Amino acid sequence: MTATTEFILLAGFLGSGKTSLLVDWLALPEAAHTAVIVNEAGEIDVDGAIIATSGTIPIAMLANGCVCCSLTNDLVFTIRALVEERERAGLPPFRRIVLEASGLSRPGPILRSLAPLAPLGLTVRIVTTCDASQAARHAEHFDEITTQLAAASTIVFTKPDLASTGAAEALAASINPLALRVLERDRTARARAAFSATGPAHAAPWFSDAAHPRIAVLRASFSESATWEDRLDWMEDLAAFCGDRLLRVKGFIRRPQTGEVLLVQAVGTLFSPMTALSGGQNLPEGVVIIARDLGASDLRAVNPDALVLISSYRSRAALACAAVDAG
Ligand SMILES: Nc1nc2c(ncn2[C@@H]2O[C@H](COP(=O)(O)OP(=O)(O)OP(=O)(O)O)[C@@H](O)[C@H]2O)c(=O)[nH]1
Repeated sequence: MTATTEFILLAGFLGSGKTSLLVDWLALPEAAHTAVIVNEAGEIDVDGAIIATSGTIPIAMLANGCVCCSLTNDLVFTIRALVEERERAGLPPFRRIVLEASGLSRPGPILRSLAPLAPLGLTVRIVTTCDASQAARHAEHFDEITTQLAAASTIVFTKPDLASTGAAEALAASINPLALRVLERDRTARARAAFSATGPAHAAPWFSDAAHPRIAVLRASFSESATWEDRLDWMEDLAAFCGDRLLRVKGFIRRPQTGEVLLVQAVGTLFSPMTALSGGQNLPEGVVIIARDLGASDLRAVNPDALVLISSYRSRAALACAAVDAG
C-alpha cells in the first residue's frame, strides 16, 4: 500500500540546520501528506516542539538516543505504526515519511535497519545538511560528518548567509561528488529544492558502525533557587569554559518570575536569540549539552555553587553511543 511513499532520511551534523530546513519545507503546500519522525540524541524533545508549531502533520518522536545506535527497532516500529494508523483512518498513503535523525546519526545503520519494512515498498533518499560556516572545520574532528555527506543523495548547503560555501562545497565534492547539490540562499527555495529534488539513489559502501566515543550528551537542570540571571550567567560561563569543545546547546529555560519558557539554542558557542514557543508554558525546563572531550564532572566545575545540576546521559543511547562521562 505504500508503494509510492518515499522515506527521506534527513541527516546532517549537530546544528547544521535540519530542523530549520524541515520547518521551511512543511510550510509549503507540496509538503502535504508528509509524516515526520524526529530523533533527538538528548532526552528533551526540542526539535519536536519546534516542528509541532508548523501545523497538523503527524509527528512521532524517537528521543533519548541516537537512531543509528540504539533506536533502530523503535524506528521500524514507528514507521509501521504511522502507516497502519493512516490505513485505519482510510486515508491515502503518505507521500513521504521524513526522519530527522540526530546530528550524531550515521545513515548506514539506519538504512540497514529498514530491511524488515521491505514489504512496504518505500523508496529511500538521504538529504544531508552541510553547514557552510562549520562543516569543513568540524569534519577534521568528526567522521560522523563524513559518513553523513558520503551517504547523501542530496547535499543542502545551509547558512550561506553566515559564510562562503566554498570550503563546505570542496569538502562535499571530495567525499561525495555524485550527490545533487542545493545551493540556494533563499530559504524557501532551499527547502523546496532539498525535498523535491531527486538525487542519485546511491549509498556509499563504507558506512561506519563505530559509535561516537569523543562526544558527551549531558543534561543541565536548574535548581529552584536559581534566578533568571543565574541561568543566563551559567550559559555564558558554559560557552567560555567549553570554547570550541561545545558543539550544541538546546533546550528550554524558564523565567522564574513569569513562568515563561523560552527556547534556547547554540551551535558551537554562538547562541541564537531566545524565543518563546506557542504553548511553551507546559514544556519541561532543561538543557541538553553536546560537547566533545568533556564529561559531566568538567561541566559541574562551571558552576560550583550547584545552582545547575549536570547529569550524564545514561539511557539506551549511552549503551551504544558511548556518551563520555568523566564524572
Ligand atoms: N544564519 C542562519 N542560521 C541558520 C540557518 N539554518 C539554521 N540556522 C540556525 O542554526 C541553528 C541550528 O539550526 P537547527 O535547524 O536547529 O539545526 P539542526 O541540524 O536541526 O540541529 P540538531 O537537531 O541539534 O542537530 C538555529 O539557531 C537556526 O536558527 C541558516 O541558513 N542561516
